Amino acid sequence: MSALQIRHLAHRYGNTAVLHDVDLSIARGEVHALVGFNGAGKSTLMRAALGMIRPDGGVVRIDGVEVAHLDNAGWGRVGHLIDTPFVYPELTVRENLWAAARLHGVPAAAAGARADRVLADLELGQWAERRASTLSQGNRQRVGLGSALVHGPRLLVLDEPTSTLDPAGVLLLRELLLARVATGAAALVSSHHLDEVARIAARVSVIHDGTIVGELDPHGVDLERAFFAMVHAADEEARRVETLR
Ligand SMILES: Nc1ncnc2c1ncn2[C@@H]1O[C@H](COP(=O)(O)OP(=O)(O)OP(=O)(O)O)[C@@H](O)[C@H]1O
Repeated sequence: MSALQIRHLAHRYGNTAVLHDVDLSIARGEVHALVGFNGAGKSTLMRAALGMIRPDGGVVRIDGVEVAHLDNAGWGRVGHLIDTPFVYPELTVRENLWAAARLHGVPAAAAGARADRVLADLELGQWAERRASTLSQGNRQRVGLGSALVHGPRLLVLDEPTSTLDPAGVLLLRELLLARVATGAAALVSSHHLDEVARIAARVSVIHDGTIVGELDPHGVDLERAFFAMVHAADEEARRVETLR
């Protein structure tokens, strides 16, 4: 059974269709990357996968359970970061991580140790007692990632997690993700950085105009060229179908 299974997902914003018949399976023990241009539909797909928006069609299952029916324990096994990292501005970094652990069901007796572990893992120690509102953007992103990881989730959904990280942060996140999936967790990660994706992902799905148009080989020689060839072929096919109408 997949950690995350998406079948025939469709969504419109008003009159604009942004996801068309999307199928995606995220297996345990691997990072699955989602790449595509700005506006391709990555965040919308992830929001629908996490039940943040109700799609117009299709079904999403986490550990075999439809998201609408997932209970607190089920959500406690999920960690996510979508768009701006969620932090409580008035709380310190350590308090934010502690709160995230508690909100994901970690018992009070264990939450402090979990927060400390994440402070070390993401090299946030020197900022531990700083209010989150005073952090730089990249460190806020680290706190958001820490909040997604602190409870030891079995499924991670991360939307452009490296967008504001410095190279040291990118490296730390890569190591953390690979360590997590080595324990059998699953991760869906969107990115614009094909070279970064190639280092962590076992599978790379390409989304274009709201459709999954294919998979790239992360070990392939020229990922960028393969990416552009794939989206170009999808555009050509769309034009061909349009002229037949
Ligand atoms: N709340 C909304 N209302 C209307 N349209 C929206 C809304 N959110 C997203 N869209 C549109 O849906 C399409 C897909 O957006 P989405 O944010 O999913 O793309 P993305 O692949 O995540 O892009 P990016 O790489 O820029 O983050 C875009 O055309 C976007 O303008």
